[in-house]
Amino acid sequence: MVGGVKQTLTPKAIIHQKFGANASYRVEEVHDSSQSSCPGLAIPQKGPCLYRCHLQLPDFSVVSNVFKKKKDSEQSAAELALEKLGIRPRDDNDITVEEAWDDITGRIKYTFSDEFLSAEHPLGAHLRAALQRDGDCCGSVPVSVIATFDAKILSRCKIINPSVESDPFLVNSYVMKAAAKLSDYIVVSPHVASLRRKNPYPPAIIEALATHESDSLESVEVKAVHIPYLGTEIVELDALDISSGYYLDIIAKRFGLKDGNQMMISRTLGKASCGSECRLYSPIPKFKFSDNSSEPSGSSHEETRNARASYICGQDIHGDAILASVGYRWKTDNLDYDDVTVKSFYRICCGMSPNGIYKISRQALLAAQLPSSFTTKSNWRGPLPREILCMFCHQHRLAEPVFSITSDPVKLLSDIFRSHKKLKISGVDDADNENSSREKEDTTGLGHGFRCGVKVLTKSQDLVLDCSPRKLYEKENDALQNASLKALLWFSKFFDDLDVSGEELSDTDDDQDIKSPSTHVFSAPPILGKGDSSRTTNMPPKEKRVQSITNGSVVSICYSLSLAVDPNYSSDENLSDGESPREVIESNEDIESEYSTDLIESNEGIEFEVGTGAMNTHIESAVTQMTVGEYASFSTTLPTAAEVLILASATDTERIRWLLSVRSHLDYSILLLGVKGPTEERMEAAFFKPPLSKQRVEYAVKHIKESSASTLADFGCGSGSLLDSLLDYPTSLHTIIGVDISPKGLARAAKMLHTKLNKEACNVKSATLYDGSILEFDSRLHDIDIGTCLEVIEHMEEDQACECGEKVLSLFRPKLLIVSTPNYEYNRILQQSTPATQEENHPEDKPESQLPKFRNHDHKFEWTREQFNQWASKLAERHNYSVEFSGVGGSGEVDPGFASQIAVFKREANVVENVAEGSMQPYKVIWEWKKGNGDKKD
Ligand SMILES: C[S@@+](CC[C@H](N)C(=O)[O-])C[C@H]1O[C@@H](n2cnc3c(N)ncnc32)[C@H](O)[C@@H]1O
Ligand SMILES: [Mg+2]
Repeated sequence: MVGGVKQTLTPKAIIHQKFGANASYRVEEVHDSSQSSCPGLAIPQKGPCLYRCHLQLPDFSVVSNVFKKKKDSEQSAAELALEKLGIRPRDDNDITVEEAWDDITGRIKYTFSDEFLSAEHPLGAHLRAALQRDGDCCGSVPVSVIATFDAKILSRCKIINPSVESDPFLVNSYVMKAAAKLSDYIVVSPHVASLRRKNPYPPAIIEALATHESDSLESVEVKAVHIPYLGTEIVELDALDISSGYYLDIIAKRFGLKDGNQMMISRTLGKASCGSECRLYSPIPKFKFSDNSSEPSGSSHEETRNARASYICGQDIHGDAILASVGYRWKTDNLDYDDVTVKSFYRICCGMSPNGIYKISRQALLAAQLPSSFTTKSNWRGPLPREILCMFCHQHRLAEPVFSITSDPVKLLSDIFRSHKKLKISGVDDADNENSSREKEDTTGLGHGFRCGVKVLTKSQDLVLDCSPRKLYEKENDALQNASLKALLWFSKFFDDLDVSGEELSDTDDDQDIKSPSTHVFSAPPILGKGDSSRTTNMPPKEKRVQSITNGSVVSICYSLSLAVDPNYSSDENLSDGESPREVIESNEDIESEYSTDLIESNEGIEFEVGTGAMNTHIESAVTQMTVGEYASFSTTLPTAAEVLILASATDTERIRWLLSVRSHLDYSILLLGVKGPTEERMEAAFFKPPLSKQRVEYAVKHIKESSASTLADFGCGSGSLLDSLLDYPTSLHTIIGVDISPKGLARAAKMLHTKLNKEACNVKSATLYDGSILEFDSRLHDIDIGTCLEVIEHMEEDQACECGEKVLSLFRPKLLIVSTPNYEYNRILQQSTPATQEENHPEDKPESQLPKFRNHDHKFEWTREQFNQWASKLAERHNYSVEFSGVGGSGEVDPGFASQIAVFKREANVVENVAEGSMQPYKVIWEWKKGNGDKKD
């Protein structure tokens, strides 16, 4: 299980509190050879790295166990140290309500102590500033300051009542209530919401402070943003002169209030663009003084609620609000401040939605969007879904998502199936495939893989969402990321975003996968833009061409988006009732002469995967029709949601608002820089069930089973997928050999064989893996019964492939040789975006020049049926073999034939000349196994 509910200090944090820099951690890497390698393997192996942590404290040291993650080893060491010290980490949840009240009272008392007045804590700076306040206010500290800046008080209030999370007034009222118990010491002014020390500070302390005093500020103007509570009024830029007194008093004056005691301060809203803390300031609503204010604010004051401000901070805010970045930091009395602009406000708004969290990180606000599917880790750009979901929950004050991963029961056969698949995916042939996030097809009924569910709960443990996709994934991480993405897509529908079109969400699959209580704990955010719903999205005004770039390809583009006013924007459909086209034309002409287009967003190179919805639909559909190097431009009208995004990306808010008001449109310019085709393995898996790779292996296995062969050599065995499958069936084979030039592939093959041969009873008496090229002859492989060479020749240069054929048939002279290679003619089917049957396919629709040439970037050539037949027939003839043609994937009867073409060569002569034993042995034994002896080489 990942994620948790309890908010506690970690062991490391406690150690830090106690020892600070006197605790030193040293993490060492531990290589666990027993776990990783395979005995006898002659290739140096790097096993999974584990970590052990040494923690040195002033009086003793501890050493942790080994862990997969560094940080786990550190936490474990800290935990051991705490145990030694006899400290049990105190859990906030262990504290009783009564203790919480006592803590609050104690802390308030301490805050007003002589000692604290010189504290380096930001609250200390407030206390000192309060002593400089004018008149009545001198020495009084606004309650909200204590409620906001003493994090411990806030955490204690949460114990008393968890709803303080969303209701900051409640914290204020608790602080006042606790302070009221200190009547000998503190004066509580309930109607002005401030606290003050009853007895003045000793003069000596005040004098000492003089040296502490802040530098006097010259007039300092800070930009802030005014957010009216009335949704009809726009969010505007404001300015604060923070040089003339206590900053809360200054902000209060913007609201026409007497002083800062009547101000509320929100939690921090991230660090905007400026780096310092950004918060919302708003007046304490009048009703809070008249209410019995220990009750949470109810719905009775809905009319004064500031929906936009409440939305971005997740707390109830009433009346107008100011978003500003002003405050004290540790160790200084100087104010820390930064400008906050309207753009910052919209950026914060954007960052509230799953789509926004994703986009913000990409700086591609309008162009990129949260993809609607997670295919492979290597194709995914930006933070991974799980990360985004955690950020989203944090943003919305929800508990950390709780993941539960189950792996389906391991049956023998499914185990085999899985190990086979795993090897295939990570085949040396294409390293990219390691991250393939293919769903596990369950057609075999074997049902093995990982399933992940995720629950999102509120901090008070109410269920918001229970998402438990039924799909199985081969990898745990894929299951996790897919579940996270599904949850994010569900949340997305609450946001007026450009992302996720409705279709994906109404998918019946998802309906069954996702449960959410009917009384939604999660509701739609307020309308942030103007909300003119008559603006709809138009398709790029271009004739529709056929998609030439396949789903799964990763394209890289350079683009720019501009806001422009179209002088011909008078087509009647775009006019609302009562407006005359003429007026519009006139006003547009005006604009034309004065203004050019405004660049909103541009990117010199951005990559995305086609078919996952990672880019806004206009860009994606245009790009998939382009060829590399081609430039395209088109315009679209503005979807409503785009307004917020545009305001979040453009600096000149006023001008942008004006442009938006005069029916502007978006101009897109796109240059297609490059395309990387989807990987062969993914393509094959998408089109064929079982995947083509599995069909090839099955084809060979069938032939081998039917023969009465006792020796087999797999030329170019890679990770050993064929040898692996062979061991699942009883065969007459007693000697199996694998040859390859890739150490990575051979090492994988060795591990697989090691596990399998030592586990299962089979006829095999000896297994050997050689590091060697099949372009070289090794006499130990002479006159074997069967040779296989699956998907190997196309990885050599064409002339080498011919040479290889000659070598194998003339020197190795197997009785039977099975060779498979891609059928080039079939590529146009594979390269379509969606699988189709051969009959339905109309490849002539496509400009062939735009298709990736081969199925895999490592292929040096791919042959048509004709080329393959020629090569194989001539070869067979020269060496006295017969040859038959076949294939897998699709049909041999219909054009363009099988997806993978196969030639089966049979040696005509029964007896072959002997090659002197030991005469030519260039191959290096990498790993060897003999029945009874186990793995021999060491
Ligand atoms: C696409 S993989 C096929 C692996 C395996 N036959 C299968 O079907 O899963 C191609 C393999 O051929 C190997 N190969 C390429 N040239 C070779 C050569 N000259 N001698 C031996 N192996 C070679 C590569 O290292 C790689 O493992
Ligand atoms: Mg290949």
